[in-house]
Amino acid sequence: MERLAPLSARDLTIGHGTRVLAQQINFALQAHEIMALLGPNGVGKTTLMRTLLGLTPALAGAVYVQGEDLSTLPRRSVARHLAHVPQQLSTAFAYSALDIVLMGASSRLGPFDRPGKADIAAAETALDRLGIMDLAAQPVTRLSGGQRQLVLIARALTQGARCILMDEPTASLDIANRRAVDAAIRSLAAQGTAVLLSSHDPDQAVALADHVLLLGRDGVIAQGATDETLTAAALSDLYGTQLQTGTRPDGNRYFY
Ligand SMILES: Nc1ncnc2c1ncn2[C@@H]1O[C@H](COP(=O)(O)OP(=O)(O)OP(=O)(O)O)[C@@H](O)[C@H]1O
Repeated sequence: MERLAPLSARDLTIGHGTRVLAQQINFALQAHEIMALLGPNGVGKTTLMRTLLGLTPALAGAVYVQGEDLSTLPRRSVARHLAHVPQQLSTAFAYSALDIVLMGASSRLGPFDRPGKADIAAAETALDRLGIMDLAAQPVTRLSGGQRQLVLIARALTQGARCILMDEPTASLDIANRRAVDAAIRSLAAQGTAVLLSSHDPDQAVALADHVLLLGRDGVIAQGATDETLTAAALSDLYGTQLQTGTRPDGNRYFY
């Protein structure tokens, strides 16, 4: 059952070359679930995401995508299952925002196919959902960091993958855009997408995530249901600073 999850890891070791960052990572992310990955700077959150995407080699263990071993899957097939929102959009070319978002549709197209009307409509829907339709024709090289981030999220929405991995998706966004992205994440999960996001904001994890995975300097220090796992004690241990928790008027906990 676990292996048929949109994304799972079994005894995974992550790192670079001979440098191990974390070992024995095990989880299964199911459809409709949101899992937040938290940990101090430099512990390996991005490395874990890249390993789960097959962009950085696993040092040991395995990643399964819908029950299939990631290392045996062709790249195109990975792109049909997993969408990636990296921390930054790196392109030297002045593609329009719509062009970048349309690249999300390319995982469904053959090598010589051009995007059709339905693909353009899907891209426009994604831009609209994130409130950035007015950026469609803008060259991405002229957009702000936050605007580029929204374009990357729209690209991932257009991909229509069953699982989306987002590396600090709201880090550079203002409060209104952050809300728009949080709402898009919730509605993706409600529609069945499995979401893994990394965040430096425990309050965001409380508000969004069903599960959390806490990655510390010596690997995974805790994981499980957010309510039980994301405690002031666990976060104090994780970040090496004393944190406390309170309750917001909406009932959600927050940390300070
Ligand atoms: N391509 C690479 N080759 C070698 N080491 C790398 C490479 N990429 C990252 N590292 C190192 O691996 C460690 C983990 O980096 P990573 O970016 O995964 O951390 P992170 O938890 O995402 O950090 P942050 O919260 O600051 O974004 C760091 O020490 C980093 O310098």
